[in-house]
Amino acid sequence: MKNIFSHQLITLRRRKKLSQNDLAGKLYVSRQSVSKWENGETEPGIDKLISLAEILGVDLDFLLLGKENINDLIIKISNLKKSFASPVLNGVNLNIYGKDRIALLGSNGAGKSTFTKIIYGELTPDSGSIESYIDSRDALNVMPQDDVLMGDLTVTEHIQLAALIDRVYSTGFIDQMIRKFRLEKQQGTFVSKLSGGQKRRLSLLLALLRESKLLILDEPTVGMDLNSIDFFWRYLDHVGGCVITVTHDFNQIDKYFSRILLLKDGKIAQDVSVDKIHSHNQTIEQWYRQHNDGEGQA
Ligand SMILES: Nc1ncnc2c1ncn2[C@@H]1O[C@H](COP(=O)(O)OP(=O)(O)OP(=O)(O)O)[C@@H](O)[C@H]1O
Repeated sequence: MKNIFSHQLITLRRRKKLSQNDLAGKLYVSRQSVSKWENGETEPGIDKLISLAEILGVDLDFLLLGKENINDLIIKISNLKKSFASPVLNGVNLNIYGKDRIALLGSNGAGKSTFTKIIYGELTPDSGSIESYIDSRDALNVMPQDDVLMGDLTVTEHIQLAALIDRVYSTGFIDQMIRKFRLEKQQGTFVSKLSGGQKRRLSLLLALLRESKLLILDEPTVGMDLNSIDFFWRYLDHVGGCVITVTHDFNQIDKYFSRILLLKDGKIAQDVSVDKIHSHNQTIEQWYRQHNDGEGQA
């Protein structure tokens, strides 16, 4: 157990961007204690292990053994097929776990949006199955590729309406979200008059009003300015549950994801942890170019 735990601790601490000192402070122990755990010299007691799992946002099994807890399986996808004029998905198999941070990559037209739309129920597959172990009505939040917004409401009215539907309405909370997403100046503006990037920020805000077990984001940063993109990825880091993001934003994905899926030729051609890519001294962009030789040809 010791080696796996030490490795997990170092990996998960770095992923959370915590120094040994930061972690020690949160656990009320000395930095030397954390260092000894990471060197495999000593092990924390059970109370500290439980706190560690909480701080690092993982199950105890995952912290100790490096394995996803099968009880944490939220979606099992088997042999999924979908064709339009020609086949798009041609037998996709995938297990999705509650703590996954997935970047779904692939060329234009590879079928990423089709795949996510099937997961959140906007499209039906031709064949195959999706077993969901979460109550998708309450546990699923989606930010689709195209903003689905009501142009004749003001920003505030839109957020109020969505908050009522999501049963999270409170004026304090709505004000706070408007501030966080830097839409104060646009509060009274009709949604149809917002810029593309402002619409994207509003869509993201709406997708994050309530907590979810699964958050699906389809090219969320397209059209955002650099400040908004930075804000977006930082915010995402604090969102709980599983996140699946379709993105081409290679500047950021090294930091925020744990698992990379490559959709190619209608299948999940690659399913690999970010740590594994980094352990080969590759960035995700380099890895992607190596494995997706059809990139740019679609
Ligand atoms: N409703 C539809 N009717 C017909 N064809 C469709 C439909 N939706 C998608 N397609 C086709 O399915 C293929 C996959 O499209 P999809 O949008 O899933 O790809 P994608 O990987 O998300 O692409 P991008 O990176 O460009 O957003 C494309 O060839 C597209 O034209």
